[in-house]
Amino acid sequence: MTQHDVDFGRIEKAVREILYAIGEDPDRDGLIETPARVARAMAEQYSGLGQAPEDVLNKVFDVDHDEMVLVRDIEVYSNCEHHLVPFHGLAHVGYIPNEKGQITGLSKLARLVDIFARRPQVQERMTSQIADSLMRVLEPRGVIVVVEAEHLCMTMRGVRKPGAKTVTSAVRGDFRTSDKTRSEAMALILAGR
Ligand SMILES: Nc1nc2c(ncn2[C@@H]2O[C@H](COP(=O)(O)OP(=O)(O)OP(=O)(O)O)[C@@H](O)[C@H]2O)c(=O)[nH]1
Ligand SMILES: [Zn+2]
Repeated sequence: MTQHDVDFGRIEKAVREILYAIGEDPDRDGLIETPARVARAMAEQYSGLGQAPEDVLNKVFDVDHDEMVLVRDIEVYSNCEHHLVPFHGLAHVGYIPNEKGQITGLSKLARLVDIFARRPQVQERMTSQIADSLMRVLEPRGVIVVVEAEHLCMTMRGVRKPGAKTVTSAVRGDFRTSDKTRSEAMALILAGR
């Protein structure tokens, strides 16, 4: 599904229904354009459904570097698939290039995070999907992905525990087999906090 495949009319109709259902008047001044706005916002928030990792990891450079590359503190905004309420936080993505020194552009790691964040998600699956797609496309010696996020479904409603952070990690290849490599990455992720 690409952004163009999002059925805006259908979202608009559904949002009108929800507004009726909660006892609002969708035709009052302040709400009249809301269904269309929500449709546009949803098309953006769920645009990752129309994208594949290969779309962004397409440019691979051969560089003489076969040691760890880590981009940390990538802002991530997603929506939990249980409530369609946002969760947001930071993603840290690292990998060790293969012996051919194949690396990707740094911004591509952040774009990859967005592809999986802009879908109805659970944090655990998002974390593994980022790691697995990087392994598949870049064929590195290893990947580490750590995501720390606050779920609004746990803070503004439900159990109401503001500040609670959920931390998930996915380690593949060398990061899984070598404690030393994993510790080095974790130290870099935590450095300066
Ligand atoms: N594992 C996991 N759980 C999540 C994630 N996002 C939200 N949840 C949880 O999904 C669960 C859904 O639980 P349910 O009991 O079906 O829904 P609920 O009655 O709204 O639950 P409460 O949030 O406890 O009020 C809750 O415990 C949420 O905290 C996520 O990314 N990963
Ligand atoms: Zn939720």
